[in-house]
Amino acid sequence: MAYFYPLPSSLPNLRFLHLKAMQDDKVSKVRVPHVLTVAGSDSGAGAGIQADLKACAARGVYCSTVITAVTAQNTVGVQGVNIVPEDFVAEQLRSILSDMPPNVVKTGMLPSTGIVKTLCQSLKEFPVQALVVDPVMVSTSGHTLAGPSILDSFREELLPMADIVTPNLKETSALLGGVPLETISDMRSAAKAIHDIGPRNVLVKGGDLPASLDAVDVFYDGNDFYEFRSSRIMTPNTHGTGCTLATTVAAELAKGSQMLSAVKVAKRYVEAALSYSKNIVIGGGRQGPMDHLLKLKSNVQRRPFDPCDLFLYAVTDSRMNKKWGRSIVDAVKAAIEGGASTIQLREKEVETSDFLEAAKACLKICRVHGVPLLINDRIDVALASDADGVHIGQSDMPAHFARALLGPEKIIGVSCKTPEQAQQAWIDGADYIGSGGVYPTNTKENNKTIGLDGLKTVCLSSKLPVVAIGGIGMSNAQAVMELGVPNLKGLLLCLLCLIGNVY
Ligand SMILES: Cc1ncc(COP(=O)(O)OP(=O)(O)O)c(N)n1
Ligand SMILES: Cc1nc(C(=O)O)sc1CCOP(=O)(O)O
Ligand SMILES: [Mg+2]
Repeated sequence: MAYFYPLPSSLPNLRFLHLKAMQDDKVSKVRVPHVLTVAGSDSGAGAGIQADLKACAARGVYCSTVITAVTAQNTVGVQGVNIVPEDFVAEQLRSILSDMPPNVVKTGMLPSTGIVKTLCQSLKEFPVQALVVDPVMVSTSGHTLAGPSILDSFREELLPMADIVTPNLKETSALLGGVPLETISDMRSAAKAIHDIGPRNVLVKGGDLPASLDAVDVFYDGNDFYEFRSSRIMTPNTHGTGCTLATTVAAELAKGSQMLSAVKVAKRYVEAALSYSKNIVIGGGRQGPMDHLLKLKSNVQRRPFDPCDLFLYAVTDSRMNKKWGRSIVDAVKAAIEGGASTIQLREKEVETSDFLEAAKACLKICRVHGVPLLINDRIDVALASDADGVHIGQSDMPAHFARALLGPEKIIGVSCKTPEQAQQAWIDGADYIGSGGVYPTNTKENNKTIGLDGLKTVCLSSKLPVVAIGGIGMSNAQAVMELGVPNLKGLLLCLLCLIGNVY
């Protein structure tokens, strides 16, 4: 069984590196990522300005608002729309843009051509880092929120300024003069045609695609297409998903993410919120709102995946557990005392029922200390124990199936030795990569050593955070961290093996 030395004595270099990284990060003022939403108010608070405020709050981003219309609506539908006069929209824009410049502007309901023109004028005067356009036209209950007269100003003025536009199928069809959209291939052609109008990126949302079982969105960046698939969550509480998706993309961009990762994170957040709110009951109508602030619920105890958790990643080892006569639980306690920031249970030889019991016991300890607990290989054990996620290799279950089974909130790590594997891990919805063996190891048979060069190549080929693995100990930890690639976030230590092999 695994035995972990407390870190201060056994791994002083790692402590030093950690402290140094914290000092380097020290800043005297905190920059607050800020999204300005230019949209309509929804009295039912499922969509519009109210959804945008909640989505930004949930994502940790400041949100200011310019209100373009006040709607009377609820879970039954839209009872009335009152458009804010164009010059007062201009005044709200000036108030915000001149004094508290946002990183990103996101647009929702823009109910008149005059308002679209006013907005474009303001953005020329006060440029922002990114513009996210959700071309809202019709409410899900079928009420027109911006009529066809708006289309020319969208095409001629707003879309050419946009960094991303996120139409649903009806909006996509309207923007392209009524083309029918029935297949994913139609969505790809439409994304390309909208891209030709001028926005840098297009996300065509396929939630309404009739024949498909999964929800598929098509993303096009002018060069490549990406398909985002998610299983359909059966719930009437879908009001506001479009606003929330676009606002979350804006929030992630405001935090500094690249466009593709922002879209990916936004999709996962909406999926998680939908899944948490599938059974809530608000109102008597057909379509209820979703619960954006799911993270505040008491039953959601795990904090979201933070790449910094990879810093000191400790793995248990079943052979060593046997040799040292200590339980997995004791090993995990010692690892946490020693400073481990993630624990992986890698128990290749225990019975399933023993593995599950150990996972449940370790999870209690990990939760108390706020340390994520991951299960190696065994998605069944991760699900049954409600662990925080899994680590899977190239010969384990493919990561996209693991994601489908575990849902959007769990952590998934994938072992990658090549840029191609790293690319696939990203597409499949992984949260991090384990890359190695950096050095030769005795812990895994027939394992190819990729060296520091191989590790660097994998890191540079991916947007995902990476933890280095394989033969890492006191003597070489510093050399690995000094590779100097920003997404190399930590080291994996199989400490007992090091005791046997190195110390
Ligand atoms: C963080 C991390 N990286 C890589 C591995 C190895 O996983 P895999 O390739 O599936 O090999 P096994 O560990 O299952 O033998 C890992 N466990 N953790
Ligand atoms: C489990 C495992 N996977 C590897 C990979 O290269 O994917 S290396 C490895 C062994 C890690 O243990 P140690 O730190 O004792 O070498
Ligand atoms: Mg495995």
